[in-house]
Amino acid sequence: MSARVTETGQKAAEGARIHAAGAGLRLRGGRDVLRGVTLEAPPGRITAIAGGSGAGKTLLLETLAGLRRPSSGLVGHDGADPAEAAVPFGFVPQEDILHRGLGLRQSLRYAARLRGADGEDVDRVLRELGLWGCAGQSVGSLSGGERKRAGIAVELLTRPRALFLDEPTSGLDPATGARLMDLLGRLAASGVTVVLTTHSPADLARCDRLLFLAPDGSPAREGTPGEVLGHYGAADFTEVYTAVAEAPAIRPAPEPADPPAPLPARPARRPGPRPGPGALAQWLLLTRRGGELLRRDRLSAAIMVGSPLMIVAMFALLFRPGVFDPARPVPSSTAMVLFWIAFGAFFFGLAYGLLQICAELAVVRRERLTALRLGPYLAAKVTLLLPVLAIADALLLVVLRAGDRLPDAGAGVYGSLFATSALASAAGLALGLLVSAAVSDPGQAALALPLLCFPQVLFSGAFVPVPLMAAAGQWIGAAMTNRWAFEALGSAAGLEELWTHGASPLGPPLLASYGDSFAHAPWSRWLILAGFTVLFLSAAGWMLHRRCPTRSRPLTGGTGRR
Ligand SMILES: Nc1ncnc2c1ncn2[C@@H]1O[C@H](COP(=O)(O)OP(=O)(O)OP(=O)(O)O)[C@@H](O)[C@H]1O
Repeated sequence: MSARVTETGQKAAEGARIHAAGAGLRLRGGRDVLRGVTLEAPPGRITAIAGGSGAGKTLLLETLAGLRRPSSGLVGHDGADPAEAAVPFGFVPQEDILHRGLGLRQSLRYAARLRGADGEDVDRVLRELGLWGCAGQSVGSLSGGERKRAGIAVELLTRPRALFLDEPTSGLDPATGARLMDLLGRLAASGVTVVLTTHSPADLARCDRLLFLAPDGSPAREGTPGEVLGHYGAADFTEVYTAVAEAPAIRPAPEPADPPAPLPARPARRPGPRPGPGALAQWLLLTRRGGELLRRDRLSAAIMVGSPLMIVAMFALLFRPGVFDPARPVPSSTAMVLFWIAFGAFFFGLAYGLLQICAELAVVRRERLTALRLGPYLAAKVTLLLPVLAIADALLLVVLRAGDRLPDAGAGVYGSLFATSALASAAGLALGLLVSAAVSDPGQAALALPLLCFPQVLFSGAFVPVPLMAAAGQWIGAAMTNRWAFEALGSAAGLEELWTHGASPLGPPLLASYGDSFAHAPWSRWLILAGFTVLFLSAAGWMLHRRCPTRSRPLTGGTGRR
């Protein structure tokens, strides 16, 4: 494996010079997590950032990569601002940056196309990283060490000039960790600048340069492994960890009143990152990848398809037939049938959307650094999921009509009922995507589900008609998509007519309590539902934009939850 890395294309790599001068990072609350860090990571060498837990290693790595803008001091790539230098670099976070549900080769192919690389690049990195033998396996079935190498393989697709890795050997047994460090050593020998964080004393001994961070985020000691050991008079790096944790940090020189002078830019301009595919190509690619993920994740696909079917069956059993029959209508049941159609459509949209982004945020963050555009990304989610939802909505209407739980009406009425359901699903899906983009993990998304559903039930205007709500309730109801869907369904199904002229004496008083809820043309409610959908999708895009840095827009200070 060793020779392969150097023998193949990486030989041509000319490493970037990564530099920090007095870099500091202040979190939003005013806490300084990095203080006056000065560091030179030379090309063709491995530079390690070490220090106790919470010392700021990951934040420093992100700052050095240009993903975070330092609050003070400078970071340079080849002597220039990282955004301007546009040095092609790879960043391997601790989390997996490949979908576990896809095959390794397949996953790398999608990653390659998004990065403007091709199938030959995929074969090259599979060979270079010794992954050829498991290329057909799903990423989720790879061992810890293979998955780490797969994460590096993604980054090598575009032949980076610098590679940043956050704890690449964590969770690996010593022998596998040592092999991974050998691999990185060979990569560095081929010219690439390698910067990594680690907790492992064994890793540190294999690096060319070390920076130990003190617990307060200031530099404790920088130098070669021998120099650092010598400075502390330590026999091994475990002793250095103890000494750094106990000794007062070497305070960086006070910051000058004027910001440090910009680093001298190198005159020669090397090739920047490869351009990714355009918006349309990305949308197609991401839709295909999403479809593939769904196809391979049989259990999730079965739950996605099975749950609406179950609800359809339950609805058919819950209501008795003929409630819409003008000769013997049951007005309260007609309102309930329509409410549950609206809520079912919303609920499935919401449930489908909720796990979509948070479960793959690490992948999105990484791909955003290459070429991923948020518009095509969100559009691909909608393209994939909305048809499934629309089929479930249509099925619900067909089954309810076949069982005589909906009015005996023509295609126009059913077209309206379907359009309303589909729009209610779209709004639910968009809200689910928004929440999924805002939370940190699937657990939080699951907790949000009741929080999002209760107001949609209570303030829908079905159980407590809008005219009978308190003023505040009416305002809240206006923000609930379910209210507008319910009103559109009531209007399309002709509830006013049925309740006024149907044979039930309960119809007119019920209509009086609902006021003009069903008096408006359905299309006026469709516009509102479409407006909510666009609003939620835009907000989801904005949320992702904030959370996922790009080369030209690094996070500022300590913003941006991981
Ligand atoms: N986005 C953020 N917002 C607020 N605080 C943060 C953020 N990111 C990190 N921190 C805090 O900054 C400090 C340094 O975090 P960092 O992840 O860099 O530490 P670390 O040295 O990599 O730790 P470990 O070795 O345990 O991974 C920690 O106290 C952490 O809680």
